[in-house]
This record gives sequence, structure tokens and C-alpha cells, in this order.
Amino acid sequence: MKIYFCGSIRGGRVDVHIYRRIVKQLQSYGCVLTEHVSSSGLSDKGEDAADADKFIHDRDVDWLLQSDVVVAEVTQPSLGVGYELGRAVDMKKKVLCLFRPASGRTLSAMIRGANDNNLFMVRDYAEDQAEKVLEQFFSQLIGTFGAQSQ
Ligand SMILES: O=c1[nH]c(=O)n([C@H]2C[C@H](O)[C@@H](COP(=O)(O)O)O2)cc1CO
Repeated sequence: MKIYFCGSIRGGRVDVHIYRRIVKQLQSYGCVLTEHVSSSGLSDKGEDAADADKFIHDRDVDWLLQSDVVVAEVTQPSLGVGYELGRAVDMKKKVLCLFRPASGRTLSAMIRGANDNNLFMVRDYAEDQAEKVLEQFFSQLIGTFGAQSQ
């Protein structure tokens, strides 16, 4: 299974330790195409490459197209994550958004309001529940994948 993980980069890196935990758990379900998002070595300047922004955009849209499922940590607001989620909806990808109410923030209506409890799911969680929430989501997803392939 190919998994596209979204997390804030230029929107701010305060939650990178949580991204790391999430990506570690996601790697037990499949290949995480965007592992770099969880790297503590990556600052809020983003990746460094020649013609970086066009390269990053085109590579990430291509990875989104290839992905079987999209998981986004949406607590720290990020234009890039919002854009990725909009593109993922358009591609009819299965999406899980994770939000921590304990942050004191209110999630954008354009994310929470997109929840349909099917293709696009928004789940509130506490930091110490991250692995459990992912386990629940992926056990259902793997069940569906299995049923489809029979
Ligand atoms: O260097 C980067 N590399 C990269 O893969 N992204 C993608 C993946 C993240 O899920 C998302 C973060 O967007 P933003 O930088 O606007 O917070 O965009 C974004 C940047 C910088 O904008």
C-alpha cells in the first residue's frame, strides 16, 4: 500500500515530533511516499533543491496520484496541506485527517466540513492516541481492500 502523509512544513514545524510518530506507525502498513515531511532535519524553509518549488509541487502531485490512501495531520495550519487535501478529494482518494483539539485551535470548516465518514474522514485525537486511531482506521481499510480483491 502506498501512503501519502501530509504535514505542515512552511506553515510551521512545531508538530514534527508527532509527524514522526505517525509516519513510523504508517510504515507498518505500507510505503510512506512523503517520509521527509516527518524529518526533524527539515526546517520551515522546506526542501533545498534547484528549482525546488516546481520540482516539489510536481513530484508531490505525482505521488498523490500514485497513493492508495492519504493521511494528514492538520492541527498546524498549512497552505500546502490544504492544497494537497483538495487535490486528493478531486482524485477521489481515501483521506484521513487527524486533528488535536487540545491545541486550542479550531479546524477550518473546509476540512471538517468535508468529512463524509467514508472517503474523507476527520478524526479528533489526543497525542497519546495517535497509534490507536491509525490502527482502527487501517484495520478497516485493509478489511475493505481484502474484500475488494476477492
Ligand atoms: O519542501 C516542501 N516539501 C514538500 O513535500 N511539501 C509538501 C508536503 C507537505 O505535506 C506540504 C506542506 O506544505 P507547507 O510547506 O505549505 O506547509 O507540502 C512542501 C514543502 C515546502 O512548502
